[in-house]
Amino acid sequence: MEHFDVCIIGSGSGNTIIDERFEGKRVALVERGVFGGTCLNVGCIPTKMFVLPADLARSPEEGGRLGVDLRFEGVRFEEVRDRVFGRIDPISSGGKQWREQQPHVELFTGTARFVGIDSLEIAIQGEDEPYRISADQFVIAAGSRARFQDLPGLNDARVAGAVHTSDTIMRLPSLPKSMIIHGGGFVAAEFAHVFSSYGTQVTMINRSPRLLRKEDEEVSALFTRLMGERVRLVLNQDISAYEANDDGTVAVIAADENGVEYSYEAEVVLEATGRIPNGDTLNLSAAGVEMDQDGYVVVDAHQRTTNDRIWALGDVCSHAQLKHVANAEARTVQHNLLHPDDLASTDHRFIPHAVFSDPQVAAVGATEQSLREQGRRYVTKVQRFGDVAYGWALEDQEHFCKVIADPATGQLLGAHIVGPQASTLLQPLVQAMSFGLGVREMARGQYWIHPALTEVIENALLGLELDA
Ligand SMILES: Cc1cc2nc3c(=O)[nH]c(=O)nc-3n(C[C@H](O)[C@H](O)[C@H](O)COP(=O)(O)OP(=O)(O)OC[C@H]3O[C@@H](n4cnc5c(N)ncnc54)[C@H](O)[C@@H]3O)c2cc1C
Ligand SMILES: NC(=O)c1ccc[n+]([C@@H]2O[C@H](COP(=O)([O-])OP(=O)(O)OC[C@H]3O[C@@H](n4cnc5c(N)ncnc54)[C@H](O)[C@@H]3O)[C@@H](O)[C@H]2O)c1
Repeated sequence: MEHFDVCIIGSGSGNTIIDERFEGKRVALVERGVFGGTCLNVGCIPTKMFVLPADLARSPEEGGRLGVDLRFEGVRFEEVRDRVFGRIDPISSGGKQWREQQPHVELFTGTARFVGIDSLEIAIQGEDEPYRISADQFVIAAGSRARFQDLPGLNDARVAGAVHTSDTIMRLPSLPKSMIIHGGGFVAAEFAHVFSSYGTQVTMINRSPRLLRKEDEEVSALFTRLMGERVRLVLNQDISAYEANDDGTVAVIAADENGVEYSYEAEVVLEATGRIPNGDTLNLSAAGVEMDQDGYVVVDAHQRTTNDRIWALGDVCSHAQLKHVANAEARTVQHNLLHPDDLASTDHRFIPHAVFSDPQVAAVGATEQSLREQGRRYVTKVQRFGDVAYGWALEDQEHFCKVIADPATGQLLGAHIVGPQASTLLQPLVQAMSFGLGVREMARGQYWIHPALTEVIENALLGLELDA
């Protein structure tokens, strides 16, 4: 059995661990799919490259409000798709070639599973017999996969090519005339924006009454209303069966809370009901690695699993399922592999997220509803974009920033933004929370460029009514 110093399962964030400091070690990297993982190949990067053309496609609507006449003449979908993947695919294959030529790294293209506390079996593509390796230390960076519900007809419709996940929807041969999106979370919100802007008739079917329901309730309510003006929004219904039609389209049956059934048809369905961490595919019990009740690998603050020679990072262990979290955890694991006597921890206190839809949504920290549930005292200020100078230029009617603070300490507890540039506007608030900057000091201890949209943040902070 070949022995390594370190074995990393998964070439997404796991691949970032191997830098020049590992040149004196023998490193095995195992990847069963496309090199580079979710973010590069089917996640953050291509989706945002699809979102920007969608934002542009909506500019005639914006322009019209501001007195500029623009005409939308269509999106050249095949050209967008080929441009995006023409850029990304070579980065993936180049990254793979780079690793393959490194003398201290052995890249295995196959599927790993544990067979002991320090050994793996790798089913290598194209080979009959699995390969076995052992290592002093392992890193589980195996990510997550899109969920498929176990529903009648789903498999047949999937085989017929009518049901997709985020893995395949961006590589469709042409722009579909119609699409059903199942779910109301991040993936659903972003692709509803993309495809409806490109010209596809989108129907969103969501079992709960609001889209982005984990967001602050006012943000979620506004987002749901605005998205409902752009797509056919079916709320409080869930899909119970699929049927592939002879003409290649698909029919879905959805039922409401009273069991009344409705039927919807489209050229394609996008399943967007969450992602399952991949720990369940790794035979972790053989290695003494535990998972929690939701299927995430259990780790301590140092990213160490219940086997102290095995580390984990990213979607396989992190409920946040975000790339910046996976990257931070990869840095922790990297440090801990190199400095076993001086272990680092990952700071999970203030994890921001953004949904790149239209409107954009971005948030960090507590929601009002979570603070109410905790019975915690807080003050809040909702600052409308339309009430600052740049918001006048935008003729903004709807969007806002909500900040939530502890009235006694003046520390921010949460921030929620829905509107243009939300993902960028949020960052100073993340910084304030991370470094313990009080809202008064933050608002008045620096200049805010006038009349930039950041004045939304300044005014939100100034509007908080603190105890003293
Ligand atoms: C459509 C979409 C858009 C997203 N957009 C954003 C965004 O804008 N911002 C953001 O922060 N996050 C976004 N995310 C989430 C982000 O992509 C993930 O959180 C991140 O990529 C997880 O990284 P990871 O290293 O944990 O896993 P991955 O990058 O998924 O890497 C895991 C790798 O392990 C491999 N693997 C799994 N099992 C095995 C095995 N048994 N043997 C060998 N190899 C195996 C997989 O093939 C995969 O390549 C998005 C996700 C999706 C799906
Ligand atoms: N901009 C970003 O950062 C970004 C973008 C896309 C994806 N992601 C990551 O990928 C993850 C997966 O995205 P997602 O949108 O698939 O998941 P999600 O958890 O955001 O949303 C899942 C949706 O499916 C619904 N749902 C769950 N189970 C269901 C069931 N059994 N039947 C019907 N509906 C059900 C939920 O109510 C929710 O509306 C996200 O958690 C996020 O961390 C991030």
